[in-house]
Amino acid sequence: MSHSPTILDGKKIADQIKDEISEEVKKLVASGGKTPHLAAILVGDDGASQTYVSNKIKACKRVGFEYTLLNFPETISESKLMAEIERINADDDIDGLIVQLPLPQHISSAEVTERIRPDKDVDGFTNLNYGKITSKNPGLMPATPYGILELLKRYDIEIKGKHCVMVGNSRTVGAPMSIIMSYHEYATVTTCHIHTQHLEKHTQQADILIVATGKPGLIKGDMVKEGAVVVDVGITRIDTDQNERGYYLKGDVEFDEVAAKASHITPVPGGVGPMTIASLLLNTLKASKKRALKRKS
Ligand SMILES: Nc1nc(=O)c2c([nH]1)NC[C@@H]1CN(c3ccc(C(=O)N[C@@H](CCC(=O)O)C(=O)O)cc3)C=[N+]21
Ligand SMILES: [Mg+2]
Repeated sequence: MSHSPTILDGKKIADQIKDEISEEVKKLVASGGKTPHLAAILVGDDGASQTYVSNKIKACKRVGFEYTLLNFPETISESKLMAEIERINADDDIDGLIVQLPLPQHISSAEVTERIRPDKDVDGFTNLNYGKITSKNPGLMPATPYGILELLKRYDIEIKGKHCVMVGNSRTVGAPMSIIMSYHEYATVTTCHIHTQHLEKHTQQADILIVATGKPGLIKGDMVKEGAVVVDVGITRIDTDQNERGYYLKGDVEFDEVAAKASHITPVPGGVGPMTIASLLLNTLKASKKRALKRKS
């Protein structure tokens, strides 16, 4: 039986969060506080990465943050990039630093990420913040998982005791999301990945299905249980000559088929992407306030 699901409107919720942050920044600055300042490093000229970073910069403008965008050529050496990170680490005005991934082949993303000062690591990608996910006092939480959780919470979706199936096991999304859903939210979690056998047997059991594989259209209607909550993290550009841009965006979920069964579903675009950016802003605000307190003491 076909019905209309509730659309989990990430764009709308992210806009609400930005309004809240904007208010807080105004109060902060009015009371003599420091304006939060985010720095973003982009290496190369990949179109999708440029779009994501420019969306992050737009979001900073919208909430009244300061921002610094550093765009280096594809050919930058790892040591030069490391030196730039050290410089930003030491810059007392900058509260948050992100290095947009992926990086070119000749640069180690793991080592570059690890060079960021953990208290400025607003992506939550360093080993320290990653480890602190399972702490009573978490550090900066990874932006995409944190954004997904906030989206589910703002739609009052019950997580405790539910079966959450995570498809994807990346360091940036799938792995930390699985941990957060079990450790903090008390879901029963199954993590599926590239070596999982009979994927559909697992996805069909999900009360909450979160998909982050980068394989467009992987999840079909018959792989989803009636009434499931479906979160699509995938965002792939598919070439087309049907529009000006020359591409359209497709998620990891075959939207129409799955929407016919789901109780709630995120769209692509307008779902998880904007929530990732909202989380990045929340982390930057948190990092900024913490650094301000440290300066005083
Ligand atoms: N250090 C780092 N941190 C990240 O957070 C990070 C990263 N590297 N590398 C790539 C992924 C991907 N990501 C997105 C951010 C915004 C949108 C976004 O704004 N999406 C819009 C549409 C964008 C479009 O038009 O292409 C939407 O879904 O509505 C999408 C994806 C952040 N990531
Ligand atoms: Mg300043």
